[in-house]
Amino acid sequence: MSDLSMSGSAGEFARAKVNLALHITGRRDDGYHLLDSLVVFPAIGDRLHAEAADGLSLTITGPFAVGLAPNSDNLVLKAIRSLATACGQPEPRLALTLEKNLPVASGIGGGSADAAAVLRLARNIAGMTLPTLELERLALQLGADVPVCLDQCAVRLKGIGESLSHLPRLPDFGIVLVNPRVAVSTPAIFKGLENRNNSCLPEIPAGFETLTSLISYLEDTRNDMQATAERLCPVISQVLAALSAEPQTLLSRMSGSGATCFALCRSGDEDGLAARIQKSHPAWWVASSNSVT
Ligand SMILES: C[C@](O)(CO)[C@H](O)COP(=O)(O)OP(=O)(O)OC[C@H]1O[C@@H](n2ccc(N)nc2=O)[C@H](O)[C@@H]1O
Ligand SMILES: Nc1ncnc2c1ncn2[C@@H]1O[C@H](COP(=O)(O)OP(=O)(O)OP(=O)(O)O)[C@@H](O)[C@H]1O
Repeated sequence: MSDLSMSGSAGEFARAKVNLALHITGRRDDGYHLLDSLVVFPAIGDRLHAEAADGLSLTITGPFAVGLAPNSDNLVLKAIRSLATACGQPEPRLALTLEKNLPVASGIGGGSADAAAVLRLARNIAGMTLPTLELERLALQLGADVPVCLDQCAVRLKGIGESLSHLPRLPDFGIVLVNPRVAVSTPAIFKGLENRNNSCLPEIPAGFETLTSLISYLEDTRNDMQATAERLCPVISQVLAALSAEPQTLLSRMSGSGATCFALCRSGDEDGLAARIQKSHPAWWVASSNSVT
């Protein structure tokens, strides 16, 4: 079972997930936290490629391949194996290649994006499709961030990640992502939170007509994981200071559980802003995009 369309191969782009706002509004009995978050997907990400082969394999290339084993713990293999089991199919015979461009354990859901990418890619394999609700359930079992990565479009995310609702069309903007190359453990930040019962997001307007209206909305929101992450990983404060010092930055904040932070700017300003941050901090990972879904 490896009929990846007519050509026997297929590819998927696994975009980074950015939490523009992330409020922690409570905790379930099983310990998982309830979130209220605005999530977007810039055109910065990993690339997944699949070729028909004799068996299932995973090769990892790219700048962040080091330190990420291509073994059965990898979310790409976990996702394709869980899908095959759910579909009552044998393991698909695929040579998978993951070009790992996103830093690992960095608050932008790289592993979740990869898992979602392989689930999308499997649509090209006979017998490997599930009804949408079952696919979303399987995605959530792989990780709280996997369901939102399936469609890669701007949404409001609630619950632990299973409740997704579309946002009004967002205005054009540029985004710069900066990671100080320090891995941050998501469970450690959740565990270190001092307050788990914060307000939900302010009411979302019918439309964000201008970038100014989006920024002014976001200014009334927060990332409730940021203070804990800055305490446990102080370099995050340096990243935020560097981003907010740039005159073109309209808003800067941390994404997810960190350490990646972002700056929003006018579309067209993102490459210059990114270049200046990279020049002053050559050791940091910096990426920019003005195409955000
Ligand atoms: C913080 C976010 O990045 C915001 O988008 C996500 O909620 C994290 O999602 P994720 O990395 O896919 O998380 P998972 O791999 O499912 O969970 C890792 C660990 O984080 C904690 N966790 C995760 C999600 C959530 N809503 N509440 C939690 O408390 C749990 O201890 C869990 O064992
Ligand atoms: N394909 C993958 N890419 C990245 N990490 C993976 C992958 N497969 C498994 N992992 C493991 O998942 C853990 C979380 O990695 P990931 O890069 O998804 O974190 P993150 O960006 O902080 O995610 P989130 O924002 O959803 O919390 C890492 O410890 C890593 O070892």
